[in-house]
Amino acid sequence: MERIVVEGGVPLYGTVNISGAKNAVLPVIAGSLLADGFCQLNDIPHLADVETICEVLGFLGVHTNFRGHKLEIEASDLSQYEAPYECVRRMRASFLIMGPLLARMGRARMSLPGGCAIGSRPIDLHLKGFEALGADITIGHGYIEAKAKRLIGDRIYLDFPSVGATENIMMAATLAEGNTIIENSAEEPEIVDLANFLNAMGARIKGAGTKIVRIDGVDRLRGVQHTVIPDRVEAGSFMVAAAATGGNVLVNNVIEDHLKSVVAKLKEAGVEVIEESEGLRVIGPEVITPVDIKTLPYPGFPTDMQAQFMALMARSRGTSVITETVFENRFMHVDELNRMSANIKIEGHSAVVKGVSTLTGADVKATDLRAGAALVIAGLAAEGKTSVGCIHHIDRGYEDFVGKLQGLGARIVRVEE
Ligand SMILES: CC(=O)N[C@H]1[C@@H](OP(=O)(O)OP(=O)(O)OC[C@H]2O[C@@H](n3ccc(=O)[nH]c3=O)[C@H](O)[C@@H]2O)O[C@H](CO)[C@@H](O)[C@@H]1O
Ligand SMILES: C=C(OP(=O)(O)O)C(=O)O
Repeated sequence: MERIVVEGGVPLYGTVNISGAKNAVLPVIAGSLLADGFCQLNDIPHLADVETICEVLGFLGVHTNFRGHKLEIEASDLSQYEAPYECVRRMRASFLIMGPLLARMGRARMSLPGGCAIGSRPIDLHLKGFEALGADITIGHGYIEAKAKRLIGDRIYLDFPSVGATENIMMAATLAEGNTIIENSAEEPEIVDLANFLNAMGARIKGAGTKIVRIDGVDRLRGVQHTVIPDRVEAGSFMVAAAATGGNVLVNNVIEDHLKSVVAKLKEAGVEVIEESEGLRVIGPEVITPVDIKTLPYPGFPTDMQAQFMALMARSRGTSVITETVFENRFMHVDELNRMSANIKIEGHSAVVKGVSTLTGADVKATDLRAGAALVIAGLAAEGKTSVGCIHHIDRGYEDFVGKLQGLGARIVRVEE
């Protein structure tokens, strides 16, 4: 087991390159199962989650070849329709293969994903969509099985704009007979990226990135090349790290439009964010102004940036209120930040953060992916040494996090426990 050890108090300086987006890559890899042919995906980050989904593809008889940042997938030989518990337990996004399998094989059997550290995370909306498309769903012994000779397009209203449900239903509907309309769909940029990939394969999807997505079913999809979008959460995490340490960092390879809410909140906190030709330059202030934050579906402030912002607010001059509306239990990092002398109290769905002048290094534990990033950021800004455990969570979603921070001058290493 490894830990990340940070010696705090060094402002970050330099340039960091942002990798392809985890949350775009995973659905795109799932979507490649729809192709009766070979796909080449570019800018694929080396993440534990990418390895996991490639393993899942292996179980299905699909051949993958990951070299450099290129991933080749040959799904012509797709032969299995079942994903075992072991895969889905390790990564919820494995469930995204359900729609493609159902559409292509007429059958899919998956383990129920269960809860995780950030909440119960049901999949009822995915299933509601598959049922509307004519799938026969049975649940038992911890597994869900869906069957349909051929899916038939329908109108589906999502009670909440779920990212995963929008993606799963959109993928299933590409090969359905007739038209599907998803109402109240999620508008995240990763959904647009997935739709662009599927449309290049021959799908007919309109409206991705808006509240209504329309899909005209086609008979088959072909393999294509696709380059995934940059990771807006990784970019946001480095921006917050630069701000928290009072540094000056150019964050390269970003789509500024995807970062509007994060940039707006950084500016409110007194952080300078300057658009440059290669990316966004972030200059941390001497004094961090407290700002209130409420997480919302895109284009609102992302829940995946909530923990990192809390680490920034922990040292602000005043009190900020951070409200989590997307996940029911995404405050596991609060106790860990308090171990570093932060002063944060949870009141219902909000965390009241009273800024302190100094955070102090401590032994802490990453409880989930973004909690882990937040603790590293707090460690970078703290006095003394912070040692972060359970860093397998961080490896799920940040490519070479430690190496990139070292490149910005941070005193940070991975060590064996
Ligand atoms: C791999 C990936 O892209 N993960 C992202 C995706 O997760 P994911 O796709 O799981 O997130 P959703 O948008 O589906 O979940 C949002 C909310 O909807 C609820 N819900 C969801 C589905 C459902 O069938 N029923 C239901 O009630 C969830 O419990 C949660 O409270 O979007 C989240 C919200 O932006 C991000 O935090 C994750 O990083
Ligand atoms: C919650 C996240 O991811 P996942 O949906 O893969 O758990 C995340 O990226 O912060």
